[in-house]
Amino acid sequence: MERNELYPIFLKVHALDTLIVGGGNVAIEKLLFLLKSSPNAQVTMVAPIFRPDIVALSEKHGFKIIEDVYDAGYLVGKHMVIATTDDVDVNIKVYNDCKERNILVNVADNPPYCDFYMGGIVTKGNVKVAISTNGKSPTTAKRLRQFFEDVIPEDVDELVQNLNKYRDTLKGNFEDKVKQLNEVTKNLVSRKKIKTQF
Ligand SMILES: C[C@@]1(CC(=O)O)c2cc3[nH]c(cc4nc(cc5[nH]c(cc(n2)[C@H]1CCC(=O)O)[C@@](C)(CC(=O)O)[C@@H]5CCC(=O)O)C(CC(=O)O)=C4CCC(=O)O)c(CCC(=O)O)c3CC(=O)O
Ligand SMILES: NC(=O)C1=CN([C@@H]2O[C@H](COP(=O)(O)OP(=O)(O)OC[C@H]3O[C@@H](n4cnc5c(N)ncnc54)[C@H](O)[C@@H]3O)[C@@H](O)[C@H]2O)C=CC1
Repeated sequence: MERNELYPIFLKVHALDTLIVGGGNVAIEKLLFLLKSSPNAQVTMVAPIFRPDIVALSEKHGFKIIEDVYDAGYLVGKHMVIATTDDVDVNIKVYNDCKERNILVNVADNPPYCDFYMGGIVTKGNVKVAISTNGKSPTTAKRLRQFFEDVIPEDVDELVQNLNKYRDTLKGNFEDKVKQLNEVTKNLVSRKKIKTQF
């Protein structure tokens, strides 16, 4: 079997500055998935022409859109960049400019030019599951997202909240706490389905 060697992390995108280059179909797709998961994401967009729905979203969510062609000056202060223009050379320039500045970059339609991929995302309260197919089949990522949205119980967040409270009541050293938490949760996972109640 081929391996997926990507390392998933969960970014606090409300505390990081993200630039989206381009304002068309791909830009709105990436923007919507970002905002769906992280409504307070700090986003700036730059493009000469924006889809009207992007303009409306920028007003609703309060992010900045800049009507201009891409220039490396727009990278100042950015931690992460997503390039979505319909000009391959512009996207590759964005990639190279970011590499020079150690900024994480994703060229949405060009996997070799991605430091990271956007994943399929399932969110149930505090629980979040991210899915990647190593860039091989975004459609599979979407289908798996739908599958996990269905099988992960809605009340999984109650479990998290209860265990969080229980965790705060535990005394003793780290090892004792781990033991007690493992003991109380040992029956939660059966082979067939995820349980949310003790
Ligand atoms: C590499 C990656 C880079 C990145 O964008 O980060 C990438 C690249 C490309 N996407 C393409 C197409 C499509 N993308 C989707 C959907 C999603 N794409 C997403 C992620 C990623 N897409 C990253 C890899 C993720 C991984 O590792 O699996 C998801 C998961 C998350 C998100 O977009 O935020 C989101 C589903 C979210 C959800 O529903 O939950 C659909 C399906 C649909 O829309 O129904 C199609 C059409 C069908 C098809 O082609 O499969 C093409 C082909 C372009 C062409 O043909 O020219 C490329 C370029 C290429 O592969 O070369
Ligand atoms: N639409 C889709 O679902 C898919 C698109 N693609 C590819 O992704 C790329 C983008 O597609 P779309 O979003 O549909 O294109 P689009 O035409 O809707 O959007 C392109 C955007 O890039 C902007 N742009 C052009 N030059 C720029 C520059 N120098 N600086 C900043 N912004 C600039 C334009 O103003 C526009 O907002 C294309 O190469 C397309 O072939 C690939 C797969 C699916």
